Amino acid sequence: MAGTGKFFVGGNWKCNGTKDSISKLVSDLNSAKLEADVDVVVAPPFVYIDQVKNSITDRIEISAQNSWVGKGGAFTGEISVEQLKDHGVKWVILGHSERRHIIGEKDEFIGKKAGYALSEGLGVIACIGELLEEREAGKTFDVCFQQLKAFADAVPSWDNIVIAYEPVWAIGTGKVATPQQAQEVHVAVRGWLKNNVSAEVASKIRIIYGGSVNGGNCAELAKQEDIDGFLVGGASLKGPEFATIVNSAT
Ligand SMILES: O=C(COP(=O)(O)O)NO
Repeated sequence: MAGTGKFFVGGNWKCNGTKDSISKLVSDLNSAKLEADVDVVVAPPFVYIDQVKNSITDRIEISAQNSWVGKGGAFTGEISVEQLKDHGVKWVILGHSERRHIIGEKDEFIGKKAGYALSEGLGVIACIGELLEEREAGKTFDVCFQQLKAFADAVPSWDNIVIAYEPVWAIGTGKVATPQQAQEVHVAVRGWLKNNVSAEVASKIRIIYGGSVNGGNCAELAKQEDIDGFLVGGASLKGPEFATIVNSAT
């Protein structure tokens, strides 16, 4: 574990849940004992943010899974940063691979979204990661650095950013990166930040791993010097398992 800040674990609930299932999940999270030195956020679908915000322990902050690139207005279907803040949201996940490769969001657009969210006071969980074919072609670092640069070109500062390295081939597949694979990329990301932003940002920023993290593999990943936490998908829908993952990140 590097970085000088707290550790950080996010639960990305994606497009999952019902009022009843989320009520049970929140109840399980409220009764879980969570390590004090881990920042914990959960990212419900937009329509359940109020339900979660009004029922979850204040030990856990709320993240959105996306936000609009600027002020609200005639942008059908979008949710603005101002509206998220109005509902007590503190973080937003941006650049998730599902929005890059399913929705088609491009690096520059994602960077601008991050710049606007940060300028309006939200924290940003900035997602990067390569496709399997990019890894097999030896382009992992090139892809991640290109995605990092798009954030760097648009953000006002790095103070309220957590970087999530999520290899696309590990997301939702059960094929978790090995601790060595993840550590290698985290070191490269921290090195890129040192060379292109500052040594201070590189040492302080949390770089978290996502992609098939579960209660069985989190401990080995957490031992890696440059893995500062996790961004968890499927396993975050199970309260006790998510708590196990949170408590491994110390
Ligand atoms: O997309 C992910 C990871 O999902 P899984 O844990 O289900 O692989 N985090 O944002």
